[in-house]
Amino acid sequence: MTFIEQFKKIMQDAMPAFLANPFIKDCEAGRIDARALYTYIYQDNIYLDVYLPLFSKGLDNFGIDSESLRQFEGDQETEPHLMLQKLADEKNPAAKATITKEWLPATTGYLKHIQDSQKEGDFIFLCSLAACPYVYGYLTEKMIESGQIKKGNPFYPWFDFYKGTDGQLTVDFMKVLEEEADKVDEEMQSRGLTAFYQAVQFENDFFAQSLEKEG
Ligand SMILES: Cc1ncc(C[n+]2csc(CCO)c2C)c(N)n1
Repeated sequence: MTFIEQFKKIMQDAMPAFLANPFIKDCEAGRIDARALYTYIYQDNIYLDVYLPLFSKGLDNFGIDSESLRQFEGDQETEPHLMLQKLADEKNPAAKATITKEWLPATTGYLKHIQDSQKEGDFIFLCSLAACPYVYGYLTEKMIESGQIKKGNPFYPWFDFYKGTDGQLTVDFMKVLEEEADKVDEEMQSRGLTAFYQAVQFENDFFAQSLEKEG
């Protein structure tokens, strides 16, 4: 298996956990939990404020220059957030006032994981950054392909926005990962896969935490 095939395998193995995630199950059922959506958007803005500059740095380390990257940095995911916000606004705008303004555990944990990976070196750092585009591209593509998310589902536009691991950014990213994996030893490759695996788990926890009520 190539290095990237091993990424794919990790994601395939994680799919049942994503599909059992209450946030994803709500999407599948077309159920709109306004508070969960406002919480997700709020936490995602915190996450992106830290993630996007790191992402940019991680790609710069390997000379990956991508137009879609600059676009992502520019708009901070405004479009998909607006899609979810519209659903929440239509359902129950009052829920917005009830969300927590704290940094939730998966937000903090995920960002710490990426920062710790950065300290381990450029290759491990890149592997930890890869889950963000890969998980969203893969999960949304598979759920549309399988009919779990159909046209007419209120979340369809959000899934459609992200679907595909074949976008230029992800393609460039994976190509560099494959090339760099060839230059490091087996131990480093295995640490890279672990860093990716852990980031994938954080992606799942990140969705789930939006529905968890405050302690
Ligand atoms: C927790 C979390 N994970 C992934 C994304 C999706 N996303 C954010 S930036 C980007 C492109 C570069 O990776 C993508 C696909 C998100 N919004 N929030």
